[in-house]
Amino acid sequence: TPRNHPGKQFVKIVEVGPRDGLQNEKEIVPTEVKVQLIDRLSDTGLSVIEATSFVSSKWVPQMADHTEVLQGIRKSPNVRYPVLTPNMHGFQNALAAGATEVAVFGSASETFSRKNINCSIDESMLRFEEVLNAAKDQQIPVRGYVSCALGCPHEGPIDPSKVTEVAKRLYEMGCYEVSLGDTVGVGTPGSMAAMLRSVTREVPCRALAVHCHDTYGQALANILTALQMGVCVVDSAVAGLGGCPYAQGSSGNVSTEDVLYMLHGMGIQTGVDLSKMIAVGDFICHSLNRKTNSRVAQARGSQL
Ligand SMILES: CC(C)(COP(=O)([O-])OP(=O)([O-])OC[C@H]1O[C@@H](n2cnc3c(N)ncnc32)[C@H](O)[C@@H]1OP(=O)([O-])[O-])[C@@H](O)C(=O)NCCC(=O)NCCSC(=O)C[C@@](C)(O)CC(=O)[O-]
Repeated sequence: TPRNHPGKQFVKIVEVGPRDGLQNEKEIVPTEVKVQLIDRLSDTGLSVIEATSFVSSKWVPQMADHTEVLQGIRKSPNVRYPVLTPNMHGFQNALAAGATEVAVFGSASETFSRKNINCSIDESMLRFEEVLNAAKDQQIPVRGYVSCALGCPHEGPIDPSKVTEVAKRLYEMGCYEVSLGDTVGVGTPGSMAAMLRSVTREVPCRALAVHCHDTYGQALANILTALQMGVCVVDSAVAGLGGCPYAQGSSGNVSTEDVLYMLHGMGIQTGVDLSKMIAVGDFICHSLNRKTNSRVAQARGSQL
């Protein structure tokens, strides 16, 4: 955060590629590839890498190897490795696997909440409260997500007041940071600004992150808008991997390479090495036999 870097503008990148990026891959990605991806990401200067999720393997088969992944990675002392936990069942499994940080994920859309975690928003808050209480006892930091912050694949536009209500509940429950997710990537700088104006009336800006998908090509513009409004934590995925299994049509997360290029070009520090990140993107794209979604990686590749 800026407090740790006096006099310099600093943005924290939360790398979500190994979780949000891979969870939607149709072919099961070998555990060894996931472990290598995280280990390589650990050498780029990142301070947070979301490693996996402790969800039901019936719902998200790609994350069934969560324990093996978390136990297989080389844990760098400079990196935190949060994992998703939708309920106490997931939290206990995560703890047993050695997790030291978790994230709960709620939604600003009632329909999406039911389709994603099989319960209403109110029910989800009760489950999260249990997780947060247990986490507090164990001194485990908890991050919170609000999905559908700029629109829902089922309900369309979402009122900023609903996003604010859910974000506030998560923050007051004890989430140290609340990540506002444009799950389907439909937002624009206009809707991002309107949503943030509302949320920041209730939750301090320093406790907010933005989590943009790039379906409509608006992600960088939306992130820039959030930065200009004081947000200093950005979620992104190497090579722009991703898409939510319960949000049809949603494309990948904004690519970490493109976010780094923009931030560094603005003189903002991230602590992350862009060239190393591009190399990690090459590794995972080669392993998955797919083209990168990062425009920066494409441009750099074409110069070779
Ligand atoms: C939440 C549940 C588990 C509820 O699923 P459910 O079926 O309602 O759960 P249940 O409590 O009724 O239990 C049914 C069975 O699941 C088991 N179970 C219960 N909990 C767990 C658990 N944690 N891990 C493993 N197993 C679990 C439980 O033990 C039981 O097993 P059985 O007795 O039938 O053998 C399910 O809906 C689920 O796993 N959903 C996951 C959805 C998901 O991972 N979505 C993607 C992540 S969210 C996202 O991508 C958005 C985000 C965060 O990136 C932000 C953005 O982009 O905007």
